[in-house]
Amino acid sequence: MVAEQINREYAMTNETLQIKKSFSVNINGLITTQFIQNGFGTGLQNRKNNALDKLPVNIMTADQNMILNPIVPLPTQKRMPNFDRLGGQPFAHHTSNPDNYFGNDIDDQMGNQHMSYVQRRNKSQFQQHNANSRDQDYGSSNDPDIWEPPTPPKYGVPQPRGIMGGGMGMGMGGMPPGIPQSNWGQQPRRQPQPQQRKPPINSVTRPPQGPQGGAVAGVKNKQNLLDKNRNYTKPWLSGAQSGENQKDVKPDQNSFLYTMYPDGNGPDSELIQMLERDVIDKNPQVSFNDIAELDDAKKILQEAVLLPILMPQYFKGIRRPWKGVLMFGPPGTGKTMLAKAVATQGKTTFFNITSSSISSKWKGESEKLVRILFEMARFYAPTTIFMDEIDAIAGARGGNEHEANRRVKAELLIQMDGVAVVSSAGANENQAEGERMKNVMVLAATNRPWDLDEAFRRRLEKRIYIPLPNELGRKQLFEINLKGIKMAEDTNLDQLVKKTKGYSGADISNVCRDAAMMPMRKKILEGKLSFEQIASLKHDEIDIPITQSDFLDALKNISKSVSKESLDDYAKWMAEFGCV
Ligand SMILES: Nc1ncnc2c1ncn2[C@@H]1O[C@H](COP(=O)(O)OP(=O)(O)OP(=O)(O)O)[C@@H](O)[C@H]1O
Repeated sequence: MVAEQINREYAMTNETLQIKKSFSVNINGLITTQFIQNGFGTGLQNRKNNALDKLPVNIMTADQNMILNPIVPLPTQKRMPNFDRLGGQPFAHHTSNPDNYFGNDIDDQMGNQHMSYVQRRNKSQFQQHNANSRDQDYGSSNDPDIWEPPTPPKYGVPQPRGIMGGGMGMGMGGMPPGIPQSNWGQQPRRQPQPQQRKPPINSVTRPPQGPQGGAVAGVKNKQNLLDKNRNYTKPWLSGAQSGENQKDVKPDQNSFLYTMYPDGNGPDSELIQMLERDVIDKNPQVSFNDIAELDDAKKILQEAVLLPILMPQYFKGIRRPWKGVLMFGPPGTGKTMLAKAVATQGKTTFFNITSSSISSKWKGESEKLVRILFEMARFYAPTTIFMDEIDAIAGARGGNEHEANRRVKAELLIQMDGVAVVSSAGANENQAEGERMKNVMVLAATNRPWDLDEAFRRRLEKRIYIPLPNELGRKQLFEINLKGIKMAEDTNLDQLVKKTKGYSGADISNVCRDAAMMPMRKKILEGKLSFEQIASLKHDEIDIPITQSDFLDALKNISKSVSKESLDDYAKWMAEFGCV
């Protein structure tokens, strides 16, 4: 029955092609006739005879194959894009493979010859376009669908500072003490080819690699690398915090990069450098006293995040630390400040992660980046990992989502699970200090909690609402913002507090800033002084006390930024998913 249908379809196709031939001979006649006359058709004819008998339904129209001459057999290997998904052989081609659209080289001794000039040009342009965009996005040797795992150090056993835990991929056991347990030991599915990859902007060009992949560069290169890459002072690397002379301290000795790669150079050094540069803040310097009100949130964070860092022996078993804490609420209410205050008070290293820091130019490497990031967090432990706007990283997973995004999320979920395991594993009195060193806490913030993927919501076990400031909070916000600012006697903060109902902390900061500029603005508006003259005024001349009318003017300029409707949405979400 099926065979009959195939035969019928084949006959019909042949007939159509015969008709087309009468047209196509005029266009392609020269090439095809010559081609067959030269005997090139013979093998192909055999191939037709052999292949078509065995062939599954794989007959394509002339347009799809771009073959206009019916004498020439239909290319058995050319398939419509995604054909393989329908039950053919395993799908091996990326959908952007031009062969799927333009025919592969069927074997290219004939494929291209049967294309018109326009078809050949299109194929070539398409290939070029694909190559260019792939290079732009991933570097010339990277396939976005094939992730490189972190590359193990090539310099023997690193000397980690207090790393005991490992990535989840390896579990907890099996590695000698002192070696970071992680996915780093896994066999890479694809070896990185650093020589072919384009270095990202601002990155350091690697020195020539030795036969084992190790850098040939010596101490001099190491210093150059440092100089080029860290052209600004990092207090936490230079020992400024401990009051040591900056010049006497070699920053490389303490960093994760130089622990993994003693000369600062290795397959993942660019990723690590980027993380050290853009993500780590060892000295956030925000105190809880700088934050107005939010007493409930402060208490919860102290209990959920700070105490497990300070007394890990207590937080074990059923009292294990929370896997993560989510702060949600309107924008500008102090979520980031709270996270920084936690890090400051707990004397932890602060990792500030946004969706852009684990995507953008590192497209194609984000999954590995996440893994390295958590390795670094353990290295610099105790660490607070703060994921700002987590909805952008961990939004609900959908059918249309890119494979790369799904993998990043999966890796994040695995790592978040690992954090809780490492933090709570086997703590006892004697291990207290070691446990403290290992502690990594995950804090997240969002303005759109309803967009969060359920799996992330589950792992962010504490979910705290950070609301707009109430009267007391607004008064404290004015006081904090106006610290050290000269105020006229007529200023009435209570009136301002009433007038700023519905304003966020960030809105109130803006009001104070605007009011503080009013005296200078007035001078400009008076028109008596030019900009140059104003710029040359002494500080005392322009540092005029702010009056109540300055504040009222500022309030006219700055409206509240949060809508009533969104407040209702937060309240609803809190009622449904809140957990304090
Ligand atoms: N409770 C607060 N106490 C003191 N300052 C605050 C407070 N809330 C907001 N601010 C002010 O608003 C600014 C923004 O705060 P922050 O970045 O912490 O808000 P956020 O909630 O993280 O905002 P977003 O959700 O948009 O990231 C701060 O720099 C600070 O000036």
